[in-house]
Amino acid sequence: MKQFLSVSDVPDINALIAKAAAHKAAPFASSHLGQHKMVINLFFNSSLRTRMSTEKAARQLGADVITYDASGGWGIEFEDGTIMNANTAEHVREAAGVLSQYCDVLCVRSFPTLTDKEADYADRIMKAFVKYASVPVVSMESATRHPLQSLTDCLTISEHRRTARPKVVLTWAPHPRRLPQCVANSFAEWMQAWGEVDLTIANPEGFDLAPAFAPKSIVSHNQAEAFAGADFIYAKNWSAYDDYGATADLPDWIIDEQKMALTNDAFFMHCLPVRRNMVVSDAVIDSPNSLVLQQANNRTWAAQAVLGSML
Ligand SMILES: NCCC[C@H](NC(=O)CCC(=O)O)C(=O)O
Ligand SMILES: NC(=O)OP(=O)(O)O
Repeated sequence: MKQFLSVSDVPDINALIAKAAAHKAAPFASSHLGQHKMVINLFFNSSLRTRMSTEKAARQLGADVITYDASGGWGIEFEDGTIMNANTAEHVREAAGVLSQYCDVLCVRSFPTLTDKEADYADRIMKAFVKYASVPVVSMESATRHPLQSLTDCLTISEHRRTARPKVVLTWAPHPRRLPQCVANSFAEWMQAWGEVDLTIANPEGFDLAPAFAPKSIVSHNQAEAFAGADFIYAKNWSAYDDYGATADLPDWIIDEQKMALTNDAFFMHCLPVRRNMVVSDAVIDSPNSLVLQQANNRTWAAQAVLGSML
């Protein structure tokens, strides 16, 4: 793989899931792949899991790793032809070119603005790094997608499914802040491309994801109806795509025991971080059916599969 920005960069999803599972079974078996290689992780936004699991993955492959908090560094300019007389000190052409001198794989996290829909959905920042870097680029969550999380979620579902083709429900949940659509977009995109689950997306009116990620045929505006018979409940808040970045105060969309009782004894999933008793009740996230820590664990093996394919 030359880049890992979306599911379309993956030639064979099951082969990549199998690779992640193999790293999980034998974490150090591929420690030759990264020998004398450098991975740089560039963060424009906060992270706990992505930062730790990607560093751990690089080290277990035998690579060295530098993590850079770009929010505290020189302001980077992404516009071409602009007179740089304001707050940005260097252009992405130089920044990406320079970082490529120091590493063999460049991993980047850059969240959306949630105000400029066109720029966000063009994935301008991630695409600029791909364009101007001379090494492979891995998305650690861009303005539109979070593919390392989705690969992790495929692995986690494949480990826990009780039927060959489980019913998976991606459900919108309440949140006090407006959040990116990335995790939901990516999850929807991977589940459909994987083709091994029946996906339903439950969200309030006005919160449909972009049509490219969520065809109307799989979207329900009735959460209770969607939960019936579900094997996996994947909760996430996202702000609106249509009225771009809008939020809604809908506490009734919380995932609680009453709603989980409508399912087929479903597993509960969330990428974390999660707001307890806002998105999900304590009883559900603390129940034996909660997979949130297994998901966090699987982030390492997913990252190892992706980095290992590039080193
Ligand atoms: N990396 C996984 C989720 C990251 C981000 N969540 C957040 O920003 C939550 C922050 C908060 O709860 O305040 C998102 O939704 O895309
Ligand atoms: N799930 C996830 O990406 O977590 P972080 O934002 O903490 O990296």
